[in-house]
Amino acid sequence: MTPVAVLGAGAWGTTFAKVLADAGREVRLWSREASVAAAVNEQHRNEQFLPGIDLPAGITGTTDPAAALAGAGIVVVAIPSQVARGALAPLAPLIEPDAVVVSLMKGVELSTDRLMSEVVAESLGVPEDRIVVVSGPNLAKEIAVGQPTATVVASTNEDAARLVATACGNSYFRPYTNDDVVGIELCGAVKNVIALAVGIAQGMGYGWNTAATLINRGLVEMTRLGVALGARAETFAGLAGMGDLVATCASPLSRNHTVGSHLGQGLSLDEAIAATGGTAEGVKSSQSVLELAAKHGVEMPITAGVVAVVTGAMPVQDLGPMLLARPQKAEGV
Ligand SMILES: NC(=O)c1ccc[n+]([C@@H]2O[C@H](COP(=O)([O-])OP(=O)(O)OC[C@H]3O[C@@H](n4cnc5c(N)ncnc54)[C@H](O)[C@@H]3O)[C@@H](O)[C@H]2O)c1
Ligand SMILES: O=P(O)(O)OC[C@H](O)CO
Repeated sequence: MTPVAVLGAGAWGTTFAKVLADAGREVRLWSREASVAAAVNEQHRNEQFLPGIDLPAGITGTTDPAAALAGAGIVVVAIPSQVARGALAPLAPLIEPDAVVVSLMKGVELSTDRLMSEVVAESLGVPEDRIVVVSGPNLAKEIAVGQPTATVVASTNEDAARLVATACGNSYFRPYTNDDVVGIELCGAVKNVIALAVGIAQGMGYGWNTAATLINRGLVEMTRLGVALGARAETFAGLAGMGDLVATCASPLSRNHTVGSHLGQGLSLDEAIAATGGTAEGVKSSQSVLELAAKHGVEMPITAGVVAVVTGAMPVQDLGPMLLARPQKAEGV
């Protein structure tokens, strides 16, 4: 078995490295922070991004991308979506010619509206049939302590999806394969936007009826966008869609939910992001999701409301009244 390279040693990159190591793989974890790489090697810890977790000895930290990527048959990318293109492009010559590249990222690139599989393919020069995406109800802090969960491993190439599913499946992490890459990626990106909306509502003091309404109508709008982009409607009812909506919209561990909650309590966006820490992808991806929707003539009122709030175009108190003032209609996609 070849080693696996994980690019990005944040909360999820480090946790996924642990998942792979616990599945029996040798893992090289590339970090841009020398202190993180040293701590992984010397203390088997990453206190900066994943505090309190002991990492398996099978994970080696490095700041040298060539050392991470040499001989790696699987390359996993866990870098925030908006900086992924710039971070990956210089690494293109270092990727092994037959390596499968896995995106763990849940966002849509601003200004291009590209999905992360497209960003990875373009920046690394890797063809679509060697790209895999992983998305599901996967809160890093729960998985890092071995709590059971499932995920979806998606690729247009079934062999590539199986390769990655075999590499990461272990006693607490169960992968299901899928060939609907666009659908799985949209699930991951849009659920973060809906989690912001639910966080806002809960920060304002609203209860579970409001949350359930936003989660369900969020599912409707993410499905509507997905179908317009060629995804299958049933994908959105699966683990990466409904499953991850539940995890992200209900758990205080979600950074997107937490940022929303701070906004609902009256913090400014900068204050909310600073108080949360880590990467809340929905803040920026809400804008690219809305642009994608506009290009395809798809109505996404919750996303539009979140964009209005995070761009400062609408006070947070107006989000609920705006959504409820919309004309009545029949239920359905
Ligand atoms: N944390 C989770 O529970 C979780 C679960 C599933 C998916 N994701 C997704 O995984 C991705 C990464 O999230 P995370 O939780 O690991 O974020 P994080 O904020 O914990 O860590 C981000 C990592 O990216 C690195 N980074 C930032 N800018 C960089 C740059 N320009 N070049 C190279 N490296 C850079 C940081 O050093 C850090 O290692 C996001 O798209 C997120 O939506 C996160
Ligand atoms: O912390 P969040 O909001 O980025 O969510 C983490 C994962 O995506 C949940 O599946």
